[in-house]
Amino acid sequence: MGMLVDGVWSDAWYDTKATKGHFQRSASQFRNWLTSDGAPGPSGKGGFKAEAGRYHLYVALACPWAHRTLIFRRLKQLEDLISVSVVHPLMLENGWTFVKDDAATGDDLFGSDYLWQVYLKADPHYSGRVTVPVLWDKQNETIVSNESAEIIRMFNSAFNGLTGNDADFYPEPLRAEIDALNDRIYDTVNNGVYKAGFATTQGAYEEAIAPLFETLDMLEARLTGQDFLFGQTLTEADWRLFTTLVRFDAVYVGHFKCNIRRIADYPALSAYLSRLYHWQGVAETVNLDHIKRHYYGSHKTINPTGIVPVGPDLPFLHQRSG
Ligand SMILES: N[C@@H](CCC(=O)N[C@@H](CS)C(=O)NCC(=O)O)C(=O)O
Repeated sequence: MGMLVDGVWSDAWYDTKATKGHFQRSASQFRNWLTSDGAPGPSGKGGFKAEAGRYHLYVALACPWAHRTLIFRRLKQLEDLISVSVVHPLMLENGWTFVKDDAATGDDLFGSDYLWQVYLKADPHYSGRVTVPVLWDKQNETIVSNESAEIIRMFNSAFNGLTGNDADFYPEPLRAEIDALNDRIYDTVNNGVYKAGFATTQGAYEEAIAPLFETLDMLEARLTGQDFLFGQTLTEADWRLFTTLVRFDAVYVGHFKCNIRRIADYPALSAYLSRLYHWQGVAETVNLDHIKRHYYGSHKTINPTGIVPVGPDLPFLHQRSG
């Protein structure tokens, strides 16, 4: 774990001293948008037109944020248009690396050793965290975006003209409600598990746990009697929640101490998780081996031995929910 400071890599764990034990996620810095015609999007510069073969995704199969982008790449049939490199699951003193391993591909574009080298190609003076996912533009040799919430919105529509796939996971009439629900789920669940897991004081940990389980309880009630967060309409809000739920019992319950209840203890959330996991093409984007090895093996301040638990047996792997 480390970060770049003015283009120089330095190995440093998250500094929680200044924030009294609270983990604070820093904002992503590359915020351009890929659009159907190359027009500028809501932020950043224009010039990133959706074209087959032009863009490359760097992901970790362990990472819930990168996982969103892989799901959208699959659901929107972008696999032949956007190539992918997968980092090694262990993120230690060099950050994400391109050591090749089972399902870790190496850097197919540049043969780099470390992900920070890719960041430096885009900005030799970059200062900040070196995170996945990264959407790379092979033509301009730069990073289009390293913000997963925005990459999935680009994938949702920018390539429709090329693929003919017009499935819409961010439908206009629901946008305000999707945004509002996303905000709560992001703060208390997606990022909530990290706030609990990376807290370095009892108080900061407990502050994250209460709202996390309040939201899970709310979601359990909401999903009782309906298939998706917005009734019968499958939206990006479901996929954003899914990538946290699919990791929850395997890593967040134990490693991040989010153990008031497991997802397996919530009947509606369990059925929902199973429904999404068995959605066509989605199970292939889930790699529980990388997920478990990453969390238990990379965070030495939390799990110094790096031992990866063998269990649990996860019901959604076996049960298919209607
Ligand atoms: N806001 C970013 C967050 C991405 C993120 O934090 N990814 C983690 C992996 S799960 C990462 O690469 N962390 C490396 C670090 O913080 O040094 C997004 O959603 O795209």
